[in-house]
Amino acid sequence: MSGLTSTMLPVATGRAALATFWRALRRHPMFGWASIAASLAASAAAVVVPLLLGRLVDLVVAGGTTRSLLLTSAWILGVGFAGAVLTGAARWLVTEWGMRACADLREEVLDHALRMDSARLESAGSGDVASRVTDDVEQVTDSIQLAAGVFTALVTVVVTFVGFTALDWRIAVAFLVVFPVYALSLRRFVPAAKRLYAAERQAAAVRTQRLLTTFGGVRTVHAYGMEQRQSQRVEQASQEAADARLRAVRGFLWFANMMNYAEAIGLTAVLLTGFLLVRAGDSSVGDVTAAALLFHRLFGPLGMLLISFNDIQSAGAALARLVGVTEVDVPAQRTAETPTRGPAGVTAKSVSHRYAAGPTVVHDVSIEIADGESLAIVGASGAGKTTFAAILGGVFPATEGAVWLGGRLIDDLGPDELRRTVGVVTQEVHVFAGTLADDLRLAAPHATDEQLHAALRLVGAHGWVAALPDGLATPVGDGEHPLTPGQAQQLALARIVLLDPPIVVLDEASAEAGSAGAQQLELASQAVIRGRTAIVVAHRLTQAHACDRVAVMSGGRIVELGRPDDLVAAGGRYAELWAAWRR
Ligand SMILES: Nc1ncnc2c1ncn2[C@@H]1O[C@H](COP(=O)(O)OP(=O)(O)OP(=O)(O)O)[C@@H](O)[C@H]1O
Repeated sequence: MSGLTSTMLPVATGRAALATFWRALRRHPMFGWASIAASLAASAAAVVVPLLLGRLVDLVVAGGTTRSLLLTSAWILGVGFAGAVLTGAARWLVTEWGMRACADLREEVLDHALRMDSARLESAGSGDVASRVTDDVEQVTDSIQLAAGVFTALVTVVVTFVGFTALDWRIAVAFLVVFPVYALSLRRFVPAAKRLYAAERQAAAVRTQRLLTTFGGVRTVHAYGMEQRQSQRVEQASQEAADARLRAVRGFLWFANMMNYAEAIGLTAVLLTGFLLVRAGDSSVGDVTAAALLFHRLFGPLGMLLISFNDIQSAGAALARLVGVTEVDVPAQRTAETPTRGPAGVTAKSVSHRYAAGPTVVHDVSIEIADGESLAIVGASGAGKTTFAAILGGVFPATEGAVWLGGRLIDDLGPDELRRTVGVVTQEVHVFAGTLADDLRLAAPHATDEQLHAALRLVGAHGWVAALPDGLATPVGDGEHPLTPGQAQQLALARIVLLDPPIVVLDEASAEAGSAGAQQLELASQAVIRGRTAIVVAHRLTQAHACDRVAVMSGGRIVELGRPDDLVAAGGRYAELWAAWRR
């Protein structure tokens, strides 16, 4: 577990998490003020009803007139009804207030996660990120209803205490005996609960992480017969998550028990004091009845406040994990529009790369690719082609060296500008859930259907798209109309056409399909490359041969570089590959 947690995303401190949530709440001041006003009015009504009931008791004891009894009863009914309506309104307003703040926070976190450096995301593990933007968001959102209850309960407790004091300060003092019991229980419970809930959420995140890595790598798991080992690992993580949950539940049950003791002690103290006051003639039976009813009324909100500590702690842990995502540095969002076209050469100087603590896989590579030139990268598996191409495409930064795109240092380009400057098709193309048109419009949200058709035509996909049941409106992605890997590649290429960047990096865009499909894809990539600066990781040498220059990589270095025909004539490594290919 320690190995997994060491690279996980940060978790915000309680203070930072609260400050962030408070900022989100303050963005909705109207809801804030309306919530406070409605809660105050509802709590006042809740206090007035027991006071009126006490008055009714005194009237009965004193043998009041029928008219006065009926009038008081009517007041009780009226205030009770108004209190119910106001309580409903207060709950609704506070929930709405919290939900809006929560939605803002969720958007902020998602936006942050999406802008996060892909290397950072990768090292954190997709499970950690996924559990934060799903489980944790859900937990915080679910707790809003509860937090709304807590807020109204808090107001009720304060207003009721004022009512108590107005009734008889001696009964109010008697009521105070509950607080030492509450305080002692909370002092023991709060720090323990914080630890227990944080451990519970962490264990759940590790379990999600293990499940995701197992399913994500299911082919590898089958290939190496690792099913049993993986299932043991998942089982172990599940057991740890269940144990952590049980420890948290046990801690809570102890606390709930303490609350019951406090209630019993408090009610006994109020009734005993009331009895002594009535016997001494210092108070009326009605006042003591009102005090006992108030106290009884108070138990609901007070118990809710204290018992909610349990869920609030748990939601607090989730909130801290959410806010933690926003603490990771991400490139600032660029708003200024910058022209996409301009001189679009690519320069790499002394680029070296290693993954985490692994060996160096790209060694001190320098190259200049002219504006509009196409460069193919070829070489044996593991030579570093994908890594070098990804660095040129800005997918992740090199550990050493520098890359310029169109004369500008890649680190100086914001994410939007980077994506407008260079389009990358990696080996793992993804079909997003939605219609085919939605999938294409990810690259160009305002593209017309005609533009989408033109892009599909350019990459040779118009035929099969026209044959789909609903054409562009056909739902694709998980569980929808299935696409072959070759069709998914074509969609990725069409997205590049729509994005229309001056530089493209295509990593084995033609390697996914069978030979007829591969030829089709090769034509598609050639169409995409035309008129742009292109870096193509090519396994099919015909694709490499169609480029202006070829770089042969071996052991993380460029060992040959030149025009394809010149390299063939030189009789080196590329010539051997070319001869073998043509055989
Ligand atoms: N995410 C990663 N984490 C750790 N090591 C990696 C990662 N990706 C690649 N490597 C390693 O870096 C080296 C270069 O890999 P790379 O994929 O760049 O080579 P390649 O020439 O593109 O190979 P192929 O043609 O098989 O894709 C290999 O030893 C590979 O195992």
